[in-house]
Amino acid sequence: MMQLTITRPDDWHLHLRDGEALAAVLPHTARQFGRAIVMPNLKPPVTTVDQAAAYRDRIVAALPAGACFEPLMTLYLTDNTPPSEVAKAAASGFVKAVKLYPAGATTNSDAGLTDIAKAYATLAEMERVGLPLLVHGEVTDPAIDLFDREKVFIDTVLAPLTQRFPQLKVVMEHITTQDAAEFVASTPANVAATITAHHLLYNRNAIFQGGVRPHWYCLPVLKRETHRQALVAAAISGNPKFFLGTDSAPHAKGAKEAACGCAGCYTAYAAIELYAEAFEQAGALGKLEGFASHFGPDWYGLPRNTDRITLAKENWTVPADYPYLATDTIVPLRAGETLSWKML
Ligand SMILES: NC(=O)N[C@@H](CC(=O)O)C(=O)O
Ligand SMILES: [Zn+2]
Ligand SMILES: [Zn+2]
Repeated sequence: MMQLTITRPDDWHLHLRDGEALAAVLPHTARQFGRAIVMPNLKPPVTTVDQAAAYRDRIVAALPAGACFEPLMTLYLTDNTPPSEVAKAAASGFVKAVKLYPAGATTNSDAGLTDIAKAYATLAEMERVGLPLLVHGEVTDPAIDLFDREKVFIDTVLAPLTQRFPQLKVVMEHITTQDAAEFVASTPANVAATITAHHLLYNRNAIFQGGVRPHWYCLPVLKRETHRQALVAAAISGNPKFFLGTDSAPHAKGAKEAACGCAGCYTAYAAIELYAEAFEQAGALGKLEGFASHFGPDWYGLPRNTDRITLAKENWTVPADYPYLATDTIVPLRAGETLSWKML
């Protein structure tokens, strides 16, 4: 049987939620990854170092016995995040970044930034202390076509931001377009990007295959095939500015299969397998380890993991759902379909 052994990967963009949802999804991530950057878009959001410490404690308490997994925490940037909180975050040792959600751009982003200028003093402090800014890169103007919102964000917000704060460490999260891949590639080393497995595997046709497929709906929404190909090219390029971030975003089955379904794909149950499939399809399995296990920690200035994981080329059928809440299950991306890689 064909096998692939790589340094244990990390997930540089993950939603773990809280309470019973956290307990349900955390074992999936903790089995595969050594660390994960945990998104702060809880209700209410994680805006202070004290809240991040408490959330971190709840995550650690929810870990399965014997798990060796380190949650890397983030703060949710609001119009009122003071520069003093940045200094506190940098000193904490466990807060690794600050997350910018444009207000209203995605799930639980109501408390997000209404105007980038409101954060200038805070961003200046982040640039000074070297605390990275993670960005959900979409404008929210309803007049802008949904499929153009990432490009318009780059042109109107991100490019000017990197000019104003040239030393600021920035990760453009879950990039979905050729424009984003080209922009990130054109910037200095302090600007990087994460790419999800689903944006490497699918284009927007997947959302409409034979009918509306809510489990393929996420934000930023899947784009056309040319963009998917550009993302694959970036992921397999060996350029260390591009690294793994699943954006696994759990929502209960009833919240997805609804008249107004939530955005987010649940991929944590087989994250590394989905990436392996994408890299294999591109004829670039040999590039998976750098993307999944080396470039992320290198960029964050953290040590690489020292243990390894092994994947086997082996077909298995994804369950129709997994336990999630007492009242509802969660439907994984690819439910009922066959995956061809399996982590041992
Ligand atoms: N990606 C998504 O579609 N949803 C994420 C939020 C986000 O990462 O934008 C979520 O929290 O559900
Ligand atoms: Zn996002
Ligand atoms: Zn996300």
